[in-house]
Amino acid sequence: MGEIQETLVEDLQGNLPIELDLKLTGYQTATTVGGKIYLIEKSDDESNLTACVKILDKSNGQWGDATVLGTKPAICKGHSAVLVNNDRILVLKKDSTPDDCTWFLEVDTPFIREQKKILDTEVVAWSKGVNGDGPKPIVISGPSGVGKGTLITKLMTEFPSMFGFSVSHTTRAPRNKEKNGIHYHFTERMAMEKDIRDGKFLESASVHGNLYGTSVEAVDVVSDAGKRCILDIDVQGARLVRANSLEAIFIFICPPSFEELEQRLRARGTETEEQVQKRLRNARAELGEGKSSGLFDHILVNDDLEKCYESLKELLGLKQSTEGIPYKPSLEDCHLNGSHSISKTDQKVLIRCGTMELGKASKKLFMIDASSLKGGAPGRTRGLNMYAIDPSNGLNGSNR
Ligand SMILES: Nc1ncnc2c1ncn2[C@@H]1O[C@H](COP(=O)(O)OP(=O)(O)OP(=O)(O)O)[C@@H](O)[C@H]1O
Ligand SMILES: Nc1nc2c(ncn2[C@@H]2O[C@H](COP(=O)(O)O)[C@@H](O)[C@H]2O)c(=O)[nH]1
Repeated sequence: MGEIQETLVEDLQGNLPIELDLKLTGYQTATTVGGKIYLIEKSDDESNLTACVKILDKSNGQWGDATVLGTKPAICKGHSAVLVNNDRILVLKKDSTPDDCTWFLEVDTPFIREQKKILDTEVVAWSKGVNGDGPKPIVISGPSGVGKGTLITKLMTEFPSMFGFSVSHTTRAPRNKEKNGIHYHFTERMAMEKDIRDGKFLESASVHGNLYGTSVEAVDVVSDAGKRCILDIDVQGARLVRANSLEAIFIFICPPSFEELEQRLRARGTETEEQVQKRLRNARAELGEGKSSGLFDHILVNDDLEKCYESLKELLGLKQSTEGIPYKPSLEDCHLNGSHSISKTDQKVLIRCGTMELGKASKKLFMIDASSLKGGAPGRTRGLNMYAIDPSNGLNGSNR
């Protein structure tokens, strides 16, 4: 396959200090990053078409084991690979649709360096590329009983096509009317702890004696539906989201008074007296941190429900005439049909795509600008600027 040879020439040229028997086939790419070569190929198991990663240490010629985090792309018809920003490999899938053509294998991003320290092993992570920035998720925090859920329900009822709820996992027991998969993914502690170790969670925390967490999948499901994601999480979770790569708007909801908070929590009638006491104790600490830590972009007091809801809509820019307009990701018509080849200049990747078959030769050119990537593993890589270019304009053909 032409595209793969081209990548190999670019990445392996003159870099091998020892004789290596890579035995590359048409479905493999090898990308050199520092002292290592990352081999990406279709899984050995024919029934499983996901990408498989092998890492070769050039100094000793040894294949190393790595923990592979994130959702792997399905690779069946081949791919190209090229290093971008010196910390991640851009993988372009052959014969793929615009929303599934660009993936990243992170090899030396801040997330990977952090995970290497935690897991004390070689780590790589997959992240799907998303064209454009997408709307920022909204993190809503505040003490138990303050009215977060009530406000979120109102927002989602009024703007059903605009917002989607990130369904958290929890080890707490379901309440009377709560449904698995809708209000929470109710789960066993051991299963959830394993998934956290496997990097499936954006954040997790022990809250009021139970484990709660936002899976990468919970947020991706909402963004993939073209909606803006709302996370209802505690202050510890908000701090963790702030610290990792998910760019979001952070809103803290306060009660008008501690007495009113206690009254709402009791009136809801969902907790035992012991649990109410625990939640109120935790509320004092959360209120202190929420108001003073600088963690939150906005603080709203939920005294009168309707007034607070109006303020929430205002800060989300929903008071204008945007009602009912769903968010549409700005995907260009970037179908990578047939074979393609790639080459790179600075942070721009040029993709030549199409067939040169006699009589029906056609070529399409696409450009990916990787200079302003945002986010990344354990979530999506956003800010990808992929666009079709007119060859007559040369490499600097303008975007839109
Ligand atoms: N502004 C308000 N005035 C009076 N009652 C309110 C107000 N907002 C919400 N409530 C009521 O307070 C109770 C707690 O609200 P809600 O369940 O939304 O809180 P929450 O912050 O989501 O709690 P948790 O963190 O425990 O999930 C509910 O019975 C709700 O109807
Ligand atoms: N850190 C996280 N906190 C979460 C998550 N989902 C919910 N929560 C918070 O837990 C408390 C209690 O919720 P309840 O449903 O048991 O009343 C509340 O403050 C939620 O905001 C999560 O995924 N991560």
